[in-house]
Amino acid sequence: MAVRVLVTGAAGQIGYALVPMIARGAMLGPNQPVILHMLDIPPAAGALNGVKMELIDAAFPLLKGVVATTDVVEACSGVNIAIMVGGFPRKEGMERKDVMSKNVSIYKAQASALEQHAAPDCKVLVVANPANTNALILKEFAPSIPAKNITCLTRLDHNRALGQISERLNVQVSDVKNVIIWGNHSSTQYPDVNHATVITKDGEKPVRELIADDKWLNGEFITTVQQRGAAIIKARKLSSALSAASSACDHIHDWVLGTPKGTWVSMGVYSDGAYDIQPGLIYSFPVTCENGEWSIVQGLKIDEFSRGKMNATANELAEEKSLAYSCLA
Ligand SMILES: NC(=O)c1ccc[n+]([C@@H]2O[C@H](COP(=O)([O-])OP(=O)(O)OC[C@H]3O[C@@H](n4cnc5c(N)ncnc54)[C@H](O)[C@@H]3O)[C@@H](O)[C@H]2O)c1
Ligand SMILES: O=C(O)C[C@H](O)C(=O)O
Repeated sequence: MAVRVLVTGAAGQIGYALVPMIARGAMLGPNQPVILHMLDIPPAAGALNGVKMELIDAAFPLLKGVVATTDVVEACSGVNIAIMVGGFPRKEGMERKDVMSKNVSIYKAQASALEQHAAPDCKVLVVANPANTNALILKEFAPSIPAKNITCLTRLDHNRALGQISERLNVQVSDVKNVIIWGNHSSTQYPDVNHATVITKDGEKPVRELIADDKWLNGEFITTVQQRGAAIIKARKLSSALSAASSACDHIHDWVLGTPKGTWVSMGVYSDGAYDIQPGLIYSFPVTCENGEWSIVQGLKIDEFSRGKMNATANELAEEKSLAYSCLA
């Protein structure tokens, strides 16, 4: 049976990169038919229809239908997966929370449409910034959607961290695993390599041992990953799109189909107090996925340096939460 996948903001630049990936099977596998639901706002209706025309023209064998609409109820009806990209991107010189007032109100409004019209077990991924706080607002205004079904994208940061390690060691990115992004999809996020390894011909080796440069790992590596979104905006004059779309596919792919044995990924999920992170935030944790459910990797040793950084990004999320509520008041 076809899976119905909603992409909001589908006429935008991430949407344009993402919908063909979904239609080709990159998200749900090469044997899973899909029906795409694409939502955008009325001024973008013409462009949205153009994306629909291109999807038809591409003759994707897995694509069993396309709904292109500016009606949020029609867009949300019966969807099994919702990828929430709709909103405004930041421009050069802005922090992601600077788009807060414009974007959180969208998430409050769309929460009830999802709650009332999506399939009851719908899995939600929020991409639009500030991603963690938009996801939290969506969760709070859709109380009947189980909290475990609402997540935000930090897989892009996770993949960026893998990419930086692979470049530095000159190894295949697919041989690097188990980095962690803790916290907010913002410049306070903490990319942690303390448990990361590389598969070598002599077995799995710790990244710290192979790189043997703690100054780089505790300094430039962290700031490069934290600032990568800003670096892309500076270079492209537009925010990341192909890497964001590809990482969104990775996020849903692994959530639905599972993570490989011995490997974890980073997802922004509702905190249950794990690692002493206050409940009530959408915070990025290391997770494994099985049978369509994620679970936080437990019991990792946290040193003092990591603790400070994990708390700092949690504090920023708590501040964003109050700011979001003041924007909605
Ligand atoms: N979490 C991440 O890793 C990550 C990565 C890249 C970008 N982003 C964020 O994703 C969002 C989209 O980025 P983009 O580059 O595609 O932006 P874009 O401006 O190209 O596209 C956004 C689309 O959303 C639409 N939109 C606006 N309000 C809407 C609403 N109420 N309902 C439905 N659609 C609506 C716009 O018309 C536009 O077509 C931004 O907030 C950006 O900052 C997040
Ligand atoms: O940085 C941005 O504003 C876009 C996105 O969140 C990114 O990380 O590339």
